[in-house]
Amino acid sequence: MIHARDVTKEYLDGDGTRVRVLDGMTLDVEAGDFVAVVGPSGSGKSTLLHLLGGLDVDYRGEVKVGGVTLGGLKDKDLARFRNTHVGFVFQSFHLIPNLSALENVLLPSYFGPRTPDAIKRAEALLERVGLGAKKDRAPVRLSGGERQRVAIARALYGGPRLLLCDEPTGNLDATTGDGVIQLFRELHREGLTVLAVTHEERMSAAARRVLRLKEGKLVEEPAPERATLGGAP
Ligand SMILES: Nc1ncnc2c1ncn2[C@@H]1O[C@H](COP(=O)(O)OP(=O)(O)OP(=O)(O)O)[C@@H](O)[C@H]1O
Repeated sequence: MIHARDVTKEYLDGDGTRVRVLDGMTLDVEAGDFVAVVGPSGSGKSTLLHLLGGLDVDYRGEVKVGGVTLGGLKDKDLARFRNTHVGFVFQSFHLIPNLSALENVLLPSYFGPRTPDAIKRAEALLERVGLGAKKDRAPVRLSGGERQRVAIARALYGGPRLLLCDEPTGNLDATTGDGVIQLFRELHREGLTVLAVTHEERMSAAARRVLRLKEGKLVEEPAPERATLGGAP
């Protein structure tokens, strides 16, 4: 599903110095896997997600996601890739406040082909995440966990096989966060590939693999240590 080879990403900081965030990084993720990426603040986790999601193609090396090589794609092709191959889930949900849950899930249809059964599809996704009865509510009338479920339903709208998540439980209390983690586990069991950047041990304990971003490279965390956290399926 994901094959990244020898990826190097640098930013220019304010005084024109190059800061290398990813340094010859390699990553292979099988289709249907559930992977957590951990690492201290500033280690490059969001940068990595942007590269994998085709939001940033300014790097050296090769990134291939779902069979698509992202480097060198034109903006239009990158947009098509994002609409069809990946769903994004963010810490702060990124819902539009004055739209209902249903309208938020339907948002991607405004940027792509809108099929006649778009509403039915959005309703089914809201049912899937346990919010069928609350589809007409505005985000302000939903709890944090419910907002994140709406965001997950929206991320699934285009039928992606890969979910890229940036601290998806970072704004949720432990109980609500556990419910969202459970939803990710179910989606993974249903065949979706999930890659989540996280600071939360509960989230990484739920993943099948944990990779640590260290000095610009990804290092596999040994499984036995994680087994003691009690979660990996
Ligand atoms: N657009 C940019 N221009 C310059 N430097 C940047 C830019 N974006 C990120 N950086 C720098 O790159 C490094 C990695 O940032 P990134 O956001 O990927 O880290 P992170 O691991 O996701 O951090 P956090 O856990 O705090 O979200 C940081 O030092 C950051 O300051």
